[in-house]
Amino acid sequence: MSDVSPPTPAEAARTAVVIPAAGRGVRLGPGAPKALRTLNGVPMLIHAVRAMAASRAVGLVVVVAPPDGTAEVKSLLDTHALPDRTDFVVVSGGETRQESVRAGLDALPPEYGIVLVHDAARPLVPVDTVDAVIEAVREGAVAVVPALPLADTVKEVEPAAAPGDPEPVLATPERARLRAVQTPQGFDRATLVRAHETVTGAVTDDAGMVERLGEPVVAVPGHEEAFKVTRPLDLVLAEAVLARRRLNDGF
Ligand SMILES: Nc1ccn([C@@H]2O[C@H](COP(=O)(O)OP(=O)(O)OP(=O)(O)O)[C@@H](O)[C@H]2O)c(=O)n1
Ligand SMILES: C[C@](O)(CO)[C@H](O)COP(=O)(O)O
Repeated sequence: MSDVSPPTPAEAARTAVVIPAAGRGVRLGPGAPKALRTLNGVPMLIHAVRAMAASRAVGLVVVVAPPDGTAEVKSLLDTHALPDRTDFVVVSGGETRQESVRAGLDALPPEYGIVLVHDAARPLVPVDTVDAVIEAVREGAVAVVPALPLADTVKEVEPAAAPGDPEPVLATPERARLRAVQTPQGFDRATLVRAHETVTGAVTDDAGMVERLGEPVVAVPGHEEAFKVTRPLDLVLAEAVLARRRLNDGF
């Protein structure tokens, strides 16, 4: 993974996307792996792949599949309509999101200087958000996150020893300075690879790993429809968003 030579200027502007899709979706409840569950009859992963391939800047999408699901994912990509200009690769994922992203990075050919990492679990992100992240990296940022202000007040607590026990509140961070961070997160490829090679311990997003290197991360406006399908109610919201899009598109 460390054998990435400096990109030419043309390569530096080429964009690949890694889509970690190897999670089980435990919080969603029993069923198929989350990325393979359907929204409006189409697997969540295909929605996510289409959302990324909708950007004309994206030349390659690397899908990181559940280890027991790579054949199924390849067949899904073969049987659903996707843009011709984009190449697709499927690799097998790991135990954690970090391991899965790393597997995706390992599969990238050398000619891509910009890498996005996008959760399969965020199937409805609009292309304008994808393009805004790519544009910010093209303009020189080493790491970019789409982010939204919070609607709720956030408390820092002492986590309960047993579920349901009261949790002492330790602090109330100033809400105006907080953001909920989404994907796709965009990176200078060499910086993201270095982060994945050197940062140890659990970090919940890729930009957090780049922060640990001491490199700057910037936030651009995210989008409400880029929400993460995590719990059953999120499926209801996702179906409603798709129904509204169908209505707006007139079919
Ligand atoms: N070992 C893992 C774990 C997660 N992911 C991916 O990382 C994204 C964000 O993870 P999350 O929403 O937490 O998905 P799950 O891990 O599937 O959810 P849960 O924690 O409820 O099991 C998802 O697209 C998921 O498929 C992955 O590729 N490999
Ligand atoms: C990467 C992420 O989607 C940014 O909000 C989030 O951190 C993933 O968290 P998860 O617990 O793995 O779903």
